[in-house]
Amino acid sequence: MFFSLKMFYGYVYMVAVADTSFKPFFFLTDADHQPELCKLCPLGFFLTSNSINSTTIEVADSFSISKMSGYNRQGNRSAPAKSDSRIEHTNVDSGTDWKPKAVKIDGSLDSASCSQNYKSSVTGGSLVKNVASDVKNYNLIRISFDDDGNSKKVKQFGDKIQNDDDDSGRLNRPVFDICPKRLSSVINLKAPFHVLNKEKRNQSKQSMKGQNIMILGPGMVLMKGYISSVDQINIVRTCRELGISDGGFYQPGYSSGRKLHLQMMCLGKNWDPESHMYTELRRFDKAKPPEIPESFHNMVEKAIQDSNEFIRGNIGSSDERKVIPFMSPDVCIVNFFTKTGRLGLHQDKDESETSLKKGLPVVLFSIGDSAEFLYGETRSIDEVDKVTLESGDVLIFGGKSRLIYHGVPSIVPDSAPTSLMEATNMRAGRLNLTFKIDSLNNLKMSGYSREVNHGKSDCIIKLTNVGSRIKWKPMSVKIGGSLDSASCSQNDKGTGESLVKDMNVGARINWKPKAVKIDGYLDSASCSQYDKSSVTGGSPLKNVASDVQNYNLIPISFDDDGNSKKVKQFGDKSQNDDDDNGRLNRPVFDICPKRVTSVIKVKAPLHVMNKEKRNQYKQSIKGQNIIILGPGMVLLKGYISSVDQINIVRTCRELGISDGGFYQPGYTGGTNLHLQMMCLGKNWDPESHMYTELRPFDKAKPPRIPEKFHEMVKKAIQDSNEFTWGNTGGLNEPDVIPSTSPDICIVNFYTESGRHGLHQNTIYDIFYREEYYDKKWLPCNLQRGDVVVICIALAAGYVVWLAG
Ligand SMILES: O=C(O)CCC(=O)C(=O)O
Ligand SMILES: [Fe+2]
Repeated sequence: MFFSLKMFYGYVYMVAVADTSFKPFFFLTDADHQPELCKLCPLGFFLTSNSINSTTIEVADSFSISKMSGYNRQGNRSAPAKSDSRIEHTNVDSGTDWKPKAVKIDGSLDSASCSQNYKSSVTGGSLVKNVASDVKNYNLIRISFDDDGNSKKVKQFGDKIQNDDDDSGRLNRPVFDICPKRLSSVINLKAPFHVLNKEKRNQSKQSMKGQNIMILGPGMVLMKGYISSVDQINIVRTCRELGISDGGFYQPGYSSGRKLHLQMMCLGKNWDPESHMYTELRRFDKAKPPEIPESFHNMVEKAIQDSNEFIRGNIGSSDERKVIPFMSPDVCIVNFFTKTGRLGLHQDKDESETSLKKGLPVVLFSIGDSAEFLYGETRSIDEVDKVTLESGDVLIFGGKSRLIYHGVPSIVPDSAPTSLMEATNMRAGRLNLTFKIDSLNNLKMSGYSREVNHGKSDCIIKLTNVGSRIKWKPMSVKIGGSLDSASCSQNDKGTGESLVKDMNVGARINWKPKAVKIDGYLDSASCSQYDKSSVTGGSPLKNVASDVQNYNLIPISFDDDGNSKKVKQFGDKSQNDDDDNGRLNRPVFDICPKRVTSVIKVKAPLHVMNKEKRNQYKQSIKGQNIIILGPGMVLLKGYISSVDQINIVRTCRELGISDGGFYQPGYTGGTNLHLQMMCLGKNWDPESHMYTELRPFDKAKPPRIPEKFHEMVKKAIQDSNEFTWGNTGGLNEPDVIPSTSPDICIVNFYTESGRHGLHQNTIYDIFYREEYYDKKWLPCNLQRGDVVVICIALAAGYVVWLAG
């Protein structure tokens, strides 16, 4: 079942998913993609199939009757905010949770804006600096590889490492060059429009790098688009040079003789897939694995820190077990997957017992083509979750998730960023770097000194590793223009335990320094307080439905599409043939029907319960996952708390069985929508594509939008904007979503076979942002508790398709 709630206002349209046991897809495209269909139905949406039953929804109607009181906001595009006045702009009403402009310090206080979130704090600078550029240009020989990257064992001459008798007695290894020289006769065709558009959108996501951090489980974090384009290019170049040198890429096999469907090389230490052991030299050619480049070390350490900052920000610092232990890798396994590459479900458990026991994390860098990545608590394919790893993503699993099963069942062909492929000439496929630590005895402990801008515009904390990688200590904290040394934290990195203690480390905008001592040295000043309520809100919905009278329900059957079987009903007020308002009959659609007591509830199997547990965990870190899908389009993952979801369902159920409640709408011509619908605030009529006060077919007046819904919507728009601002540093004001108060809420109920055709919300004078269009569908799972905020002015050119 899938249940969605759509609210429309001036420019904003929101979808909240309150309950689902399937994952519908959400796609974007532009109107041109379906010109025929759009012509048929220019103002509303259309159906993609000849369904018997269907539904519809649409757009905000009138500003004049918008509920503006208590909201007191400006949603006016004509008055775009300046980046430095953004707080005033959106936050004109008092109920907002934008962070304070003024921060009181040491009792006496000043205006210090601590809310600027510099991207560099999340992403770091470009750590890899053309490391490969001065590596000698190898005298490459042509060698062919099949789809799995297997060399065709062409005999090679003229290359040192290809000689039969190289002076170290090493065996031949066919060179696998991930960036082979292109034949000059190959004409590079310009990528088609839709590819370029997609690329543009990806770049826009990339430019907000570090924005998308998802907690996938305890100790498991996915940082979307974390590695900058420049760093990706440099990583590819470095790996290419290392890969064609001694100790470089080869196609490994197991003791059974079975070959892996990838090319591999190890850095730091050699991992031998046959013996499952770490060794200093590679068994088959005695090559010594190259060192892990320093720039890789830096990136891995930064990634672990950033993920912890995020975790702490979202769960508070109370639960240390949820934090990922720090490590500095001594092993990096570099895999190259061609488009047919894959890697079976496995655990990474060949590292030392101490490393495993401490849950020291595995850090994966994905570059090039996307990969489907499976992970789960057992090897059973039914029990795994799936996530797509795209170019620039960093996945970390440590702590309680250190021993998860994981694997790569497939590569998404041609999904790599064109710019990356053009800059590096990388062959089609995916580069994956797996960092981990085997032995804790030989850590590189010296020579590090770093500066990390933890990113508040006026609260820049420089961290210096005092030589040993053990003690991190902020050297200076700049506040409101004046600056001093203030020590805010100490990290015992060496223990592999808690790292970032009480630092102002937030990747997100809502971090605010609780107290920062400025004069002189200072200890224990917590800069890390996170006002979670500003992101997540409390639970605004307080049993709104509890005092709604208990309706006297009558049983009525519905088929899979939620079509009532038109059973004649008696005994219910709104079911009478002649109700005193002359309304037509409407079969009651109860989204929470009474269970038949004879049905025995079978306990869910373990893997289902495990999955549920994991979902609950994600849910408990509500508000954690905010994803910018495009300009003016934001997805807040798991935003609605479980309690609120329950209350939304209860409220909608009560409203749905009352006057003006659920019915199965249809278009002129007799097609019905594949869902049950009711309108709150105003009625939207799918036949005329008009908003009306009364519902034409039964003259019912739509119920009011509950005040709690208004509150939640308002909060969701604010939170999405805070996030957008935090990630763009206020630079992309046009992409911020104007806030308005909805006058329409369309509530849809989808059964398992429910679906919703392609449509646009175009009643307004929407101006299209051609530059953002993309003719390619982008899948996006909506899960329970998710909220999508779409700014119609910016993103309504997209056709939105919810299907399931
Ligand atoms: O390529 C990946 O994403 C996973 C690699 C992996 O699991 C490994 O190297 O052990
Ligand atoms: Fe692995």
